Amino acid sequence: MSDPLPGRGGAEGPEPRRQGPERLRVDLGARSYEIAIGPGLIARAGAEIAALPDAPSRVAVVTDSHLSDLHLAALERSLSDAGLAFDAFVVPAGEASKSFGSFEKLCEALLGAGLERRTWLIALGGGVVGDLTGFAAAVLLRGLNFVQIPTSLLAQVNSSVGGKTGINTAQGKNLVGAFHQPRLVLADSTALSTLPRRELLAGYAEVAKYGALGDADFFAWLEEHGPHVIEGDAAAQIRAVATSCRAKAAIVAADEREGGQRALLNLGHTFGHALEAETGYSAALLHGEAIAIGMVMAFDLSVRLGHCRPEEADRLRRHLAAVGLATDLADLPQVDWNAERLLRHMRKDKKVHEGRLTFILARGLGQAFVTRDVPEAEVLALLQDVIAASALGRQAAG
Ligand SMILES: NC(=O)c1ccc[n+]([C@@H]2O[C@H](COP(=O)([O-])OP(=O)(O)OC[C@H]3O[C@@H](n4cnc5c(N)ncnc54)[C@H](O)[C@@H]3O)[C@@H](O)[C@H]2O)c1
Ligand SMILES: O=C(O)C(=O)C[C@@H](O)[C@H](O)[C@H](O)COP(=O)(O)O
Ligand SMILES: [Zn+2]
Repeated sequence: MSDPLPGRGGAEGPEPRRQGPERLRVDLGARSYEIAIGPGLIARAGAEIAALPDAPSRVAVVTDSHLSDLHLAALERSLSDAGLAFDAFVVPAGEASKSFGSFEKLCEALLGAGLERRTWLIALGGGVVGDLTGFAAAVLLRGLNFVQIPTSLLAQVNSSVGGKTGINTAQGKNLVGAFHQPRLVLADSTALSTLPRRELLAGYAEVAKYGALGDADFFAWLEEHGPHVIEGDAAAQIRAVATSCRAKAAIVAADEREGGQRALLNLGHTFGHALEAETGYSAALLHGEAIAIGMVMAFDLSVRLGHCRPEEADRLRRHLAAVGLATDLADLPQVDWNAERLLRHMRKDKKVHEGRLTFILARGLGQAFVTRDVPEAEVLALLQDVIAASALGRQAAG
């Protein structure tokens, strides 16, 4: 990842005067691309796409049933204004659309509409639409260009960048997919104004992740300004999105296919994906909500293994709770948690290596590391203790 383009501000120092969107670059050689962050980008998307060197004359927009009522019309207007022909495809909102069934329907619909190799796909939506559309782009006609227009906080700070695409299976989360980079990412900050608060909070968990895994100064900034991000302060949101994207782009540029350090971005995910599997990828537990709890578990495990001071884990838990995120299983609607079952889900994780689980642990806030040196008995003990504590918490609450 290069420095911000000349004249654009970073996360540090005084706020830059904003003349246009903040522009970052993901440096991946011939597959490099730009991330633009700022207001009004959906309304300018047509012009942004048309300005790319090998711009298409036709695009297919994929969105979900919430976004189709909120932001699709503005995108369609901008495509028309830029002279781009388009079709639109709407999938049901929610994690269930990251499934074989939805993927098949989407591919059939796209092919049925006369997709060609020169057609670009556009993902307008959250991480679900982005992951699903990106995967379709990776495999349809053996590979199409696609553009990410992320509309949830989670998608703007994370899923739209880095090229991980895919769907869930009965065996686990994101188990079928491909690395396929977008050609452009347009993160329109005004879109966040229609995002429900619960979704904003879930996305915030992935913002805090960047501080927790590698940037203690950003974490400290979030402790002060996180509430502004949640309350909808546009400047705070843009800064949080830009800092997150810069961190992710740097990691992806160094290790695109997760041979090593990219796994840091999985902080909280070994636990979190197991929690999502156990709740059936349903609205009972959103991805970001699972990751908030998963990060706390990863820090608690780090403390138990002697890597991290308890004060650091407490600080993470306090901050997530302060913005309104659940940090413990006891905070969730009742689920019949079972430690062995959670461990079985974790054994399906893509990071499993020669039968050993991989964890992202931490020496403190901003100091995460990747390790396979974690006895399963310790993980099981942690899960059993967390589940017992959540049962006690529930009893005490009556
Ligand atoms: N590819 C990656 O690197 C990566 C990274 C993180 C997460 N993910 C995946 O992303 C998914 C979660 O993404 P998500 O949290 O965006 O979920 P999502 O796509 O389901 O979006 C959340 C909800 O918010 C709605 N929504 C989105 N933008 C809106 C807006 N501007 N206004 C009103 N409503 C809006 C959606 O319709 C949906 O109901 C998970 O499947 C997760 O595994 C992928
Ligand atoms: O981009 C990455 O790399 C990440 O790990 C980002 C995660 O936040 C994201 O949830 C990702 O989809 C998880 O990937 P997986 O390989 O664990 O399925
Ligand atoms: Zn994630």
